Amino acid sequence: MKRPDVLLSGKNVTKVFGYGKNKKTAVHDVSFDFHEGEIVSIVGESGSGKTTLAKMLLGLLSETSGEILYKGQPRSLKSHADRKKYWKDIQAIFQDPFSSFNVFYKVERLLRDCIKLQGLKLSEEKQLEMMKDACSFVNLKFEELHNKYPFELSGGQMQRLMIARIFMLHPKILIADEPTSMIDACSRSTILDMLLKLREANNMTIIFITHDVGLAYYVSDTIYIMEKGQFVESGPADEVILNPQHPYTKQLISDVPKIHEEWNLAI
Ligand SMILES: Nc1ncnc2c1ncn2[C@@H]1O[C@H](COP(=O)(O)OP(=O)(O)OP(=O)(O)O)[C@@H](O)[C@H]1O
Repeated sequence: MKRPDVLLSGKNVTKVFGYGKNKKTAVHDVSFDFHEGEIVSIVGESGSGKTTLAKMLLGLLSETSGEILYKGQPRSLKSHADRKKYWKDIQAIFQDPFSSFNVFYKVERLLRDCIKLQGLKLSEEKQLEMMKDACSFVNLKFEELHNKYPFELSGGQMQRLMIARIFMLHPKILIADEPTSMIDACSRSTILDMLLKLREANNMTIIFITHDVGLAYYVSDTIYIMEKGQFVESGPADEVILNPQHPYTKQLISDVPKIHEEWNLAI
């Protein structure tokens, strides 16, 4: 079977912060190919450069050197209109859902904005239908939540609301940066399963950023292991986890003794 097309790729991407003795190379000469409909995990310890790379992918930070290509072309992100166009195709969810929401808006407004953002002119009836569909996709009830503010929701409900928004916006690429680190194990498995469902529903490319190699193995097709700003190993999840080559990958895996057993994330 033909491998899906490469959607997002990087060639020798480097990010350096600061100057002189404050100089810090957060991402050092990384290259990658992320394919359409693929779930890719970027795994590494705190400070390894994962979030810096995610911000470059999103166009929130510029590369110091190297190049990121979208659909095989260099990205043009100079004007506001360019960035708006790019952000239609690439969206992110972060570990702290509060950072993604305007806390002064009620749930209904947060969802309605997704329709507006796409420039869709729909009847009130159709808009309600879309918002209800998005909520039921993540097992939330629109009728119960539409009049609430984000702070009135539980952490798990907020994460699900973020995924409902992604369902409505249906970007081509979703970057999920530690989206389950602030919720309990039971909600974690639900969120991960919803990410898998999103991929099924929209053939989305999902870039899952985590320090947890076990979670990465559970969700991904492909894994990139990141140490001190560099990719030290990458490949199909089974190959990387079942036959690791690099000492750092071996160390990460040895910290998860039950990785080879069947996963029950709700325990
Ligand atoms: N704006 C910045 N200015 C200077 N240094 C930075 C900046 N942002 C990140 N760094 C440094 O770059 C390195 C990589 O940070 P980054 O946040 O990308 O790592 P991470 O793998 O995402 O870590 P975590 O899992 O803790 O979020 C760290 O040493 C960090 O201190």
